[in-house]
Amino acid sequence: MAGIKLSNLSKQFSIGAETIHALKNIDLHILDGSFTTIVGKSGCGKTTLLRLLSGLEKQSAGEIEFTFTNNDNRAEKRPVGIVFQESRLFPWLTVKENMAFPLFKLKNKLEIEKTVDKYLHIMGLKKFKDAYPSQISGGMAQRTAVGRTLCYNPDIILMDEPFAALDYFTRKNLQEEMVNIFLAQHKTIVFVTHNVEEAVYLGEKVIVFNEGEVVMERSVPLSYPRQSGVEFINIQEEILNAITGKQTQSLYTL
Ligand SMILES: Nc1ncnc2c1ncn2[C@@H]1O[C@H](COP(=O)(O)OP(=O)(O)OP(=O)(O)O)[C@@H](O)[C@H]1O
Repeated sequence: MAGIKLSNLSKQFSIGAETIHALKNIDLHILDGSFTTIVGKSGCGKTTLLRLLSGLEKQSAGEIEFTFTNNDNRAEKRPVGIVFQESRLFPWLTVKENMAFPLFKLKNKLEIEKTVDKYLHIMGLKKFKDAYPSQISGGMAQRTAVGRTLCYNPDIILMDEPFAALDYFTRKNLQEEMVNIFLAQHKTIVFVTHNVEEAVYLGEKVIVFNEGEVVMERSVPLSYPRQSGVEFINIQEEILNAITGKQTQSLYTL
């Protein structure tokens, strides 16, 4: 298990003579075993943050600290696993082989088989375990990608708009599955989305970014599984206002 502490984190990019301040002095504490969603307009720095957390990109300034809990006695630390918007499966491997891929270092074939079997079952993919990525739907491919990350068993799961390209029903279904996985395993999840409803449905805390800065940290004190009721809609509106910078009178007040 692990949490994340960000102190004064900044990232700049240069495009010609222009300097883009993608992230500006971010201070955040993502708690061990928490589900955090990050929302904001296009270009506000969400993906950049995940790329820094996953080590794909180096920060310009500031610190990223992974805080491992004391009772974590795993010999090998696996801080981060990431799921992207596209599934990024290997086309020459089957669903089952794609999911087993992160376990290639393990010697114990039975252990690999057991782990993959468990997540094939959880992700509803048993029937398609021998299919190749070209033979399955976008939703199934994304399930495989989530299953592959879970097989890897990282302390922290980063998800970059993983369901954005899926149809409404498949997205709803996978959102429910993420909640079930979170409730069963209590891994630290950081989930980036454009969709405010998705952010409120999933997150224990919603963090709103605007132009590279954190403009709101909103706890969602609703139990899972969440229904769209008055409080849900009020929180959604509050977040929408923080994103747009507008102050509108809520249609639904408690
Ligand atoms: N490799 C790069 N080189 C130059 N600029 C970059 C690079 N990556 C990101 N940026 C810039 O940093 C800013 C933040 O980009 P980022 O992709 O993090 O935004 P985002 O919130 O994830 O957007 P979206 O929701 O559209 O994916 C943008 O202005 C973008 O143009």
